[in-house]
Amino acid sequence: MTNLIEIKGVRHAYRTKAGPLPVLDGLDVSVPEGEFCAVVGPSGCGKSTLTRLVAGLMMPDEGEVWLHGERVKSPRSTVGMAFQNPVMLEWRTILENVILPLEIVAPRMSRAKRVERAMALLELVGLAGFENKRPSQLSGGMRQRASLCRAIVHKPDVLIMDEPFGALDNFTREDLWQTMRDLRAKEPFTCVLITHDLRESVFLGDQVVVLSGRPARTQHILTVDLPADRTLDSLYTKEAQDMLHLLRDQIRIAQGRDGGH
Ligand SMILES: Nc1ncnc2c1ncn2[C@@H]1O[C@H](COP(=O)(O)OP(=O)(O)OP(=O)(O)O)[C@@H](O)[C@H]1O
Repeated sequence: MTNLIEIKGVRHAYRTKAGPLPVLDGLDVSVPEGEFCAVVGPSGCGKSTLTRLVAGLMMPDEGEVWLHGERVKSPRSTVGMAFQNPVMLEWRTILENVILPLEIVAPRMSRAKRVERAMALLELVGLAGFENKRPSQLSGGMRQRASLCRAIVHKPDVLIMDEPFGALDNFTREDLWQTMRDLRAKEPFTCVLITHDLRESVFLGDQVVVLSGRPARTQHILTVDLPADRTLDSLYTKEAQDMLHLLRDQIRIAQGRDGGH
């Protein structure tokens, strides 16, 4: 399998008034095409910085980022992004919000084709019938579903999600995990998910990358050996519980505490 994302030996420091702030210090991550990579690590270790590098929004001081066999040197329209607080345009309907990336990336696509594509996605995430509502008329979970559709409507090479479910209550969050699972089965995409939720990383990830404390390096990579059609119950199996324990220990180590319980 070819790697869609290849991050090799990346080092980066932000220039601040107080001097350089080293944030990444030897980051190596490979994500094969179609895989879901969850990234966890202590708060402030550099996870969002990693997403900016993959999206081409900034260049690392050292090392390389490759996307689809091309060195990333500028912002990419082939990257879809979803964040904790989806920014939806209130003066547009949900349908018009989802269509927006197509207007920018595929200006020659007909209006009918855009609507067809957006409606198919809205249906997949359970929002059929809400396409003519305004963002404020939807719940937080529904807005996040719409934001997911918007992030993949133009079939990006990679979907980057930075804490997309962080602001939702537990039940809504678990619903969204299942939506993501079903969406991936019908509409495969490569994904990098930044999360603080270890259960989320195991439910959704094919691999979980644990970053060390700042400056972050790749501390541990866990291959999630659970079936693709995993259910919430899968999280209560011994395999999943063992993985969660291992990740918990790795986070303790990353936080500078020992791995004991
Ligand atoms: N543009 C910037 N200039 C200077 N420092 C920055 C900049 N962006 C981020 N930082 C700092 O770099 C460090 C890493 O930030 P980043 O947002 O990548 O971490 P994170 O792991 O995503 O954090 P969190 O888990 O809290 O969301 C933090 O200390 C942050 O304050």
